[in-house]
Amino acid sequence: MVTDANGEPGAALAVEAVSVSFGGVRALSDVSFEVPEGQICGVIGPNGAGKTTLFDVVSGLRRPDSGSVSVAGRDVTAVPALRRARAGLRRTFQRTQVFGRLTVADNVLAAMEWRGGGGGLLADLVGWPARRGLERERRRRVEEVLALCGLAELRDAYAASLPVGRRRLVELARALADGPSLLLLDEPTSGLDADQTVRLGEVVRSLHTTTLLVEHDMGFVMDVCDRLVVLDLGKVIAVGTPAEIRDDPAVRAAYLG
Ligand SMILES: Nc1ncnc2c1ncn2[C@@H]1O[C@H](COP(=O)(O)OP(=O)(O)OP(=O)(O)O)[C@@H](O)[C@H]1O
Repeated sequence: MVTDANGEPGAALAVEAVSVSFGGVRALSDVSFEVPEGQICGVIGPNGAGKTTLFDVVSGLRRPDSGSVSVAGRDVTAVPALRRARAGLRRTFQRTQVFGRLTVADNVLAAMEWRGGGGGLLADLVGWPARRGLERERRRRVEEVLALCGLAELRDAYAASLPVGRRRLVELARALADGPSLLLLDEPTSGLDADQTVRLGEVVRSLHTTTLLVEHDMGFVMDVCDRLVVLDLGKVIAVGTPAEIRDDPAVRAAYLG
């Protein structure tokens, strides 16, 4: 649990005064917001508002020109993407990235970091009890994640044989395998039909994991998110609950032009 100086739940993610320019284009301008632990925060805005750039900054794919990103109170601005992943940050992509030739269960297993059990190759060969215990624990976690994502019955299906909605759930299951502290979902409903979108929303809500998501589907965003950050031309023009954002005149103006 992340706590602040008063022992209250603190921000699992804090973005502070982040700016990014591409030549003359200010993609992000002094962007600040926080996501409290366990909340789902949606980033919305018209095309070109800076959503992807913000996602890249939070996941560590892009260093901001100025400003900072903190995860669980730790400044990670200079920490590269791979090490942020080790610190518990997981990202899914607009185009699903699963291993088509692996089963659903093996996709999740492959996403788990192998922490070893000591003993190297010899231990692998003779199957030391500690090593077998770790393996059992990993298999148990795979089944837990599959159940969470409604994929238990598809555990032995090859990922390539699944429709896009299921593949997206497999990608989510992969992101959850190691119990992430912060989940980043990039357009999670892209390619899904209405039923699949509802199902995905239910799964995301049931996780109780701090989540930042970029999404164009307003119905999904309004149903699933606890709070929203609205970007327009690289600036935060509103932050609030879905109900507050729906009634915000600046947001209406940005969307309606
Ligand atoms: N690599 C780049 N080089 C130059 N300009 C860029 C680059 N990436 C983004 N931009 C510009 O920065 C601004 C923000 O782009 P970004 O892709 O972050 O917006 P977005 O909100 O994700 O848009 P969309 O909803 O269309 O995906 C845009 O004006 C875009 O043209």
